Amino acid sequence: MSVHSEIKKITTETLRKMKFDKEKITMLTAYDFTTAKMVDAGGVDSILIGDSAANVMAGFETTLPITLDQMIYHTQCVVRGVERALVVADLPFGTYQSNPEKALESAVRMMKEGGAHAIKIEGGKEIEESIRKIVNAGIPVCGHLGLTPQSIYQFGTYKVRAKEDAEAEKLISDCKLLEELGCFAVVLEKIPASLAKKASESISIPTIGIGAGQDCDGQVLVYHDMVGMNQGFSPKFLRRYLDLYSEITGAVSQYVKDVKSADFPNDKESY
Ligand SMILES: Nc1nc(=O)c2c([nH]1)NC[C@@H]1CN(c3ccc(C(=O)N[C@@H](CCC(=O)O)C(=O)O)cc3)CN21
Ligand SMILES: CC(C)C(=O)C(=O)O
Ligand SMILES: [Mg+2]
Repeated sequence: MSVHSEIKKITTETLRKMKFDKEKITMLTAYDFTTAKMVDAGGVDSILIGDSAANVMAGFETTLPITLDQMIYHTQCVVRGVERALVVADLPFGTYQSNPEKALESAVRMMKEGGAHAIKIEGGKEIEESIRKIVNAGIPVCGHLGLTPQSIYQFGTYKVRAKEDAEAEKLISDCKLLEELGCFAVVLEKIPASLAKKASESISIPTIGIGAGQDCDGQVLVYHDMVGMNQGFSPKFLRRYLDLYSEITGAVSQYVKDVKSADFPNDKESY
């Protein structure tokens, strides 16, 4: 990329300024080169290589099985397709919890081998030392609070989190802690809109919501969900912008018909 490039790249500072200027931040996931190119061309501010790749790429029930090597591979593919957006990669389950040295090692691998611009990890107080170590190494960290899917076996359900006072208070204090630790943003997943509003007003780093109402500083969705490729998944927070499942299965069945009937290829499509 030349220094004279026309494209203005988004940085963590850009996101901070957007919150200050009350300009909403947009984030979508991508896991591959071709999708990342389209999502970047569509103008999102940030692209997340989510560990939701475990679900939508690999077909697992939860995000737990995906490995750091697999997340690094997805990140490498995405980075090659992105010119403008800030590229954030999830550290997967088991690569940062409990051991700050291991957390730093995982984050360094994601930056160095994956080519991410920043990493995201789930949790607050419990992973304080891991966050401190990663931030101190010069790596931008995005927090993730509320419904943290890597803890699904502790939660037992994907229902809204922090409806009760104790969990709501912990979420606000975790938000403040993440800001103090130097995180550049925090994802808030499936919590009451009123709590997300309070959290967003309590900190100066941007909040990026999914199922957390309109008062977050930004929004994130899983690409496959918002383009309607993930047919069975219809949580209340999801808005579908396309029905690609029908479009693609329709195109495939038309192709099957055309080949079976010897309509494809025709003379113009032959040499
Ligand atoms: N494709 C996909 N989209 C996502 O948004 C996503 C992932 N995968 N994987 C990681 C996490 C998990 N998330 C989830 C997972 C399940 C629900 C869900 O099923 N919610 C339902 C029912 C919850 C219940 O009552 O048990 C809902 O109606 O909101 C929501 C978010 C968000 N993330
Ligand atoms: C849903 C978003 C925030 C995420 O963490 C993921 O896609 O893995
Ligand atoms: Mg994730």
